[in-house]
Amino acid sequence: MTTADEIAAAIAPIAGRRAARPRISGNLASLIVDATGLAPPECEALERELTKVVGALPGIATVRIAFTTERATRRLIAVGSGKGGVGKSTLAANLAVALAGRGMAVGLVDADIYGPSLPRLMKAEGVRPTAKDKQLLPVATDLGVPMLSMGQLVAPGQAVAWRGPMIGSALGQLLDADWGATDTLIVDLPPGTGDIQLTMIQKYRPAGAVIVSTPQDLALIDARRAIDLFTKVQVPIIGLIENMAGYACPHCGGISHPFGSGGAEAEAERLGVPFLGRIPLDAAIRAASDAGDPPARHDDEGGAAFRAVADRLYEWLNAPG
Ligand SMILES: Nc1ncnc2c1ncn2[C@@H]1O[C@H](COP(=O)(O)OP(=O)(O)OP(=O)(O)O)[C@@H](O)[C@H]1O
Repeated sequence: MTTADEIAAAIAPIAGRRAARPRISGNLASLIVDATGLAPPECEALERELTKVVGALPGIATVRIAFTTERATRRLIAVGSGKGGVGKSTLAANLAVALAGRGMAVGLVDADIYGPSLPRLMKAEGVRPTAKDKQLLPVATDLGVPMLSMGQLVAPGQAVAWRGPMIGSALGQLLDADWGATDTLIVDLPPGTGDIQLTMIQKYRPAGAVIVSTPQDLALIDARRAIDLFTKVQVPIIGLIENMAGYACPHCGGISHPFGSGGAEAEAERLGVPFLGRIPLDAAIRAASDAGDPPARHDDEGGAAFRAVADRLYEWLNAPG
């Protein structure tokens, strides 16, 4: 009969410190092996070799091997909105850039199948991600934020006809990519509050959600729906951001309020969710965004507004407990 110590000695040259102490039950030997960092083919080779070596020991008829991996605890922060065009992608990109500017290891996932716009916002248009052992490698950007977008996986417009399971598996590829040291992923969700959003949120549970709205009533009704969607599945609402607030006329400097004023802050108070701040409606924000130059990097009013909102998110992410 072989003892557990003898099995441990036999596998030490193969598995090293990866193997826990073996267990024997009758003629069954059970091994637990840490596969962290091993690619699937390396894992298979290790399994074959361990089975051969241990199976050849006296009195062992069956070898059972369980692989474990130390899963990185990566937080997902969802950026959602009740309706399209309110600046959700703009916020997602700028929040990620501002958090990276504060030293966080943050990545960006564009799950917006209807209009993936993050590649343009992050100057990564037309760059296709590569894969290693069937795992996607995020695209590096000049902004210190690696990213992956549905728009990098499929031709424009193609994914719109997808059904839930296809979307789920595509999103899984983005989220389970080789994110390396990235510990926080900002996820730009599709606009709206339909089944797709619900499935995504349930399957890849975010640590918290940021909701973007314009100050106008209609957008706020939709924002309320978005908040309900997250609350229904107990995802904490980090807060509401008002985008496209007061418009500063580039000619006379006067402030006007094309989408109303203060609506989101009042709504946040009514709903009992934090108000994270407002971003002005500013032609310079649109121009910089279109040029793949996130305004959060700029030392102007728009940049300061994005950084102030990102600071609130930073506080939430780094709050003790
Ligand atoms: N504060 C702002 N000032 C000026 N333009 C803005 C501002 N926020 C966003 N925009 C512009 O509005 C347009 C829509 O923004 P964005 O793509 O971020 O919206 P969205 O909510 O993600 O839309 P969708 O999800 O429907 O694609 C873009 O052209 C963007 O540059």
